[in-house]
Amino acid sequence: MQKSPTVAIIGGGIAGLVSAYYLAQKATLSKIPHLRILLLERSSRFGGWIRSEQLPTKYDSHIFELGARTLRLQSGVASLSSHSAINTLKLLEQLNIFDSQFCPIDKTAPANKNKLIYYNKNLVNLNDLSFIYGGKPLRYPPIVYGLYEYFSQKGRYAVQDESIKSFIYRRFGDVLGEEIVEYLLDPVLKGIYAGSVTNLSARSVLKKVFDLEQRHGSLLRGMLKTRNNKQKEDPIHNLFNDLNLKDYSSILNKYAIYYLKDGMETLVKTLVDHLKSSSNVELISNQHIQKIKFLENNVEISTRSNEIYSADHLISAMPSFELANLLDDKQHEILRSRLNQISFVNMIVINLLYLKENIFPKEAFGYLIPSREQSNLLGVLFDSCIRHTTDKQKHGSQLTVMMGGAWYDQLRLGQCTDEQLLAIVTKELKKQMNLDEKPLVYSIGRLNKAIPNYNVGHQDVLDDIYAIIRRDKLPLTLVGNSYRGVGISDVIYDTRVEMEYLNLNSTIS
Ligand SMILES: C=Cc1c2[nH]c(c1C)Cc1[nH]c(c(CCC(=O)O)c1C)Cc1[nH]c(c(C)c1CCC(=O)O)Cc1[nH]c(c(C)c1C=C)C2
Repeated sequence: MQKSPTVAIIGGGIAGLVSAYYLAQKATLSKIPHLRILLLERSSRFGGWIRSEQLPTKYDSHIFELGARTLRLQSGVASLSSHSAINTLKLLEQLNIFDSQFCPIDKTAPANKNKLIYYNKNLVNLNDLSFIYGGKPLRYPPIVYGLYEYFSQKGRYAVQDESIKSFIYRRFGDVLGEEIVEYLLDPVLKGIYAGSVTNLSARSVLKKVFDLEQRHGSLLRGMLKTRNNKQKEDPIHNLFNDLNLKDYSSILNKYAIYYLKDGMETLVKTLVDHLKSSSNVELISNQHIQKIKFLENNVEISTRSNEIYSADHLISAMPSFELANLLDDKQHEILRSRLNQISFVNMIVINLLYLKENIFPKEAFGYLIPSREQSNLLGVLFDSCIRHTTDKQKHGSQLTVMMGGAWYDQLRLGQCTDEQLLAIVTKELKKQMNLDEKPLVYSIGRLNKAIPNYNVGHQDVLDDIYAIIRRDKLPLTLVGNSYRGVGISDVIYDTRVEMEYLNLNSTIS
């Protein structure tokens, strides 16, 4: 009997699960129903950093999220394509959890409008840094920064890549640049990558903005010239017929972000249930992979428990550094070294529930702390405000403190005990929010190497990686947040694109 063609997916986080989902769909549509899809996960559970813990009823079943807690409906600084948001909505519909789980946040709600920064003992709205707060922390209205950038001839040259700090200083000069970096980009990039403006790449992180500036000599000029060109800016917008922005216009016009009623892990659990019922997908947990070998006609995956899986194609949905460790050091020396060049930061995520109601100085999404304020925290999320629709009936107030990121080692957070971390948090929350309460319950998550930082040269590293895969004809596809986007919807959409481009016929011939 002929062996079924097999695609192996390594890594059971969201990227691995949606790889299996889209691949199974594609196999059916491409009339390859006998395709075997094997998903191998190291631990006993699926979902990676997406993890939701529902507290007992005595704590009103509040939900603690370890990782992401909201999904965006609008494309933003960090997003890959405007279609990634509606692709996730479609997925929720296909999995039949849209009606029961989708909790949108109105564009006009405080949890969307009020993204704050901690500045000089105050919480200031990021949207009106130079207006409401008496001209501080930004000294001038936005038009001044815009006009300077538009007319400045200085720093108008081609750049392969540079740090975000250097990009802003080049375009806005040292004086205006310093303000924009310290009070806008430093905190905002903490709130996305937990990363530093001196390392993060302008080309990879501010992709659209950097491209516009390089093409038009000025970022504002580029924005004005292309403002009616939205669709042309998005080269892959037509790839999927089922993603029609018009179908979702009522949602997209009204809402900005959303959360899932029972937590983000609902998406993972529903995907797992769906995949378990698919005849051609096998989900195998507790498989600690030790080695990956690319042979002439197949890929061999061996595990610590001496199991050997053979596949025609491999999809790596693990972080880049983990994949690097599994490859043969002699045969794939350069590929390993490039994969290892993608850096990751450690995070500490502390969920806290307080007995007292309305502990927040202002209804908001939360606040970020510029490095200049010298805090041990990166930012604080106001979960009770974010989850207002469902949590308003619940007692108490809930927030999440984020620590670490690019500053994890410098602050020696790895050496702190839980008690020490809690003491730091209590002191900082007292200072920043005037919060003098002890939490009823808390949970401390230590997320090692959780968020990739696309540092200067990231695109060159990716180009090298893709070139090696092509040159050596490796049957390998890379998905996950290590490469092309860190948001959940971007990872899901990017994975769908990769599965669409995967040529199953050549893979299995
Ligand atoms: C303080 C640390 C962090 C906070 N959130 C994250 C970290 C590291 C993680 C994160 N936040 C965003 C993304 C992008 C993906 C996505 O939403 O799809 C990730 C991985 C989104 C985001 N959060 C904030 C901003 C300005 C953005 C970008 C939105 C856009 O692209 O339009 C603000 C923000 N993040 C945190 C806080 C406390 C905060 C604001 C006050 C926490």
